[in-house]
Amino acid sequence: MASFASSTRKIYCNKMFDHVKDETYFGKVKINEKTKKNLDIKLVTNVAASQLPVIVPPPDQQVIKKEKKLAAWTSVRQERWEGELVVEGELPLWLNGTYLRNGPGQWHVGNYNFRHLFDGYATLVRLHFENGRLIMGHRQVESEAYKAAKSSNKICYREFSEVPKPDNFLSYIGDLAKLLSGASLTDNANTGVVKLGDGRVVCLTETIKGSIVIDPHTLDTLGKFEYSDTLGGLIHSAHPIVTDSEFLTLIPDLIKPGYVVVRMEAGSNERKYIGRVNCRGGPAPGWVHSFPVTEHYIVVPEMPLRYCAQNLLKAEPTPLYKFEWHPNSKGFMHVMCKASGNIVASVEVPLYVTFHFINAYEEKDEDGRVTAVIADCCEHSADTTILDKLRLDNLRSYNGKDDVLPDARVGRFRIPLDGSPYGELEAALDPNEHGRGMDMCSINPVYLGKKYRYAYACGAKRPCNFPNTLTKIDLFDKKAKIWYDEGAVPSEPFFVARPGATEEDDGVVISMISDKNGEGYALILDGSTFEEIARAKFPYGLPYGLHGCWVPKK
Ligand SMILES: CC(=O)/C=C/C=C(C)/C=C/C1=C(C)CCCC1(C)C
Ligand SMILES: CC(/C=C/C=O)=C\C=C\C=O
Ligand SMILES: [Fe+2]
Repeated sequence: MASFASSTRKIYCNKMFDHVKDETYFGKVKINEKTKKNLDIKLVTNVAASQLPVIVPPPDQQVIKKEKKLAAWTSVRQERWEGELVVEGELPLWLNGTYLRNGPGQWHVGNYNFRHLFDGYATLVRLHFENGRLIMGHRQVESEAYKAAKSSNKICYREFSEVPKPDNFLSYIGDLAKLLSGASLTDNANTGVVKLGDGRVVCLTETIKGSIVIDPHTLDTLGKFEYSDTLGGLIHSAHPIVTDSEFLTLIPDLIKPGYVVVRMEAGSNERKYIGRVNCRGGPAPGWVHSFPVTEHYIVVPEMPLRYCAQNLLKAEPTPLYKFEWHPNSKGFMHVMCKASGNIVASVEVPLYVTFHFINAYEEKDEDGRVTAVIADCCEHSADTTILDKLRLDNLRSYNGKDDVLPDARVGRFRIPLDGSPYGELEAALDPNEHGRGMDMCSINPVYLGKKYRYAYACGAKRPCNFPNTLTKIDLFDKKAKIWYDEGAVPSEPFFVARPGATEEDDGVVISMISDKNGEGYALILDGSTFEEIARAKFPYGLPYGLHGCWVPKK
């Protein structure tokens, strides 16, 4: 394999990576400072992984120790790495571009360990595909929260479940004021990454200030994405709907419970008001981690798992973190016309719990009139315990035997547009098809808002404590195809369509796998057969990541 034009770069390690201590990883080889001086090493990346120099330190200095433990729930071992991977199998030559994946990847500050999966500082991973070759890189997102933690060795902002410890009572009062203004909220953009219509790439989380522009080639943090409007708000959906022409999102209103629906045109930083939904139940809006759209409508979910102002103020995590379960407040689905902002349906639905909507579309009668909106999600059986299952203690202590993952399904809402007060929620296929596990979904983006047949997601092969399969769901035939590697944890299967494809599943599915030996690899499945077509081993296992995006080659 020919090597890339070689260039010398620095790879940084710092004190936060205290499990690395004075050891530094160079490509495949881990060496310590003393050895580095003795051998006068220059760090060269961008060479084929197979051609990386193998430097064997003297026996007394050998520090290579293989951890035979899943890397998914362990902090990333260094700040950054970049290099070419050896590909087993064949990458399609049409697959030219970059898959970026974001997620929490560092769960400690100094000796303090975070408790929840969602707390970790953002780690970006990049898989760059070019003419059958694959370059991998990872790097920490340089948010204010991450930089402050790094320089002061303590948590300085409010994360998903972690709160900075006040030094004294006076600073506690000051902290409350900072919470109300949003100053103490994190900007740790660890949930996802999106490519805007104008080409800018933005890492996101649920706090509005946690919108951070990055360079998809170098993974450099370029700066804050500043919304130039006066709409305000402190939090928004972690999953905006992003197309080549627009960015749609929901801003929950915790004061007058409801949601403001906004649109930002590609090329602009200004969100514009589309409309507002007032909540029908409960003291606060339901958590809107994501929401779906159809061609003409925006669907606003009002989940009985609601934000909770009191929990926001608490220093210690509550069982449901910043949320509360209000079954008596019921669950609702609202449908807003995208063009006018008018609400065309607002129905009560059975109780539900979801992080991720998969897609939605308009159901029509024989005359082409829209009679209902169908909205699909990864639904956790109206059971909030999934949040607790994502505590790091639970994830790390799994014995491989107990079957403790709560049941989940493809929850299909039918929201009638004829003024009926109720909507339906049922499983779109028998959940046993995918082992009653269902989350981290993607679709062919061409089918966004349209009637679609295929969804890709993580499912379960039981017993398990976390989704451990990749599954291709056929919503027409109500069947699932499964990929499984015993003891491994795969991340979100991300569908990339073949340019020029006419079939919905003509493309590839990309995922990153943490295997039971502590190692990791990129996996590429054929979208149609769901069979493996290639894999490429990482230099070491990476932490579990959440959501990604595709940046095609220009
Ligand atoms: C990683 C993921 O999926 C979710 C992350 C959620 C975060 C960081 C939520 C943060 C919040 C605060 C810091 C205070 C306000 C409430 C809330 C949006 C939950
Ligand atoms: C990883 C996850 C749920 C898995 C359970 O089935 C949810 C992630 C939510 C945030 O993006
Ligand atoms: Fe998410």
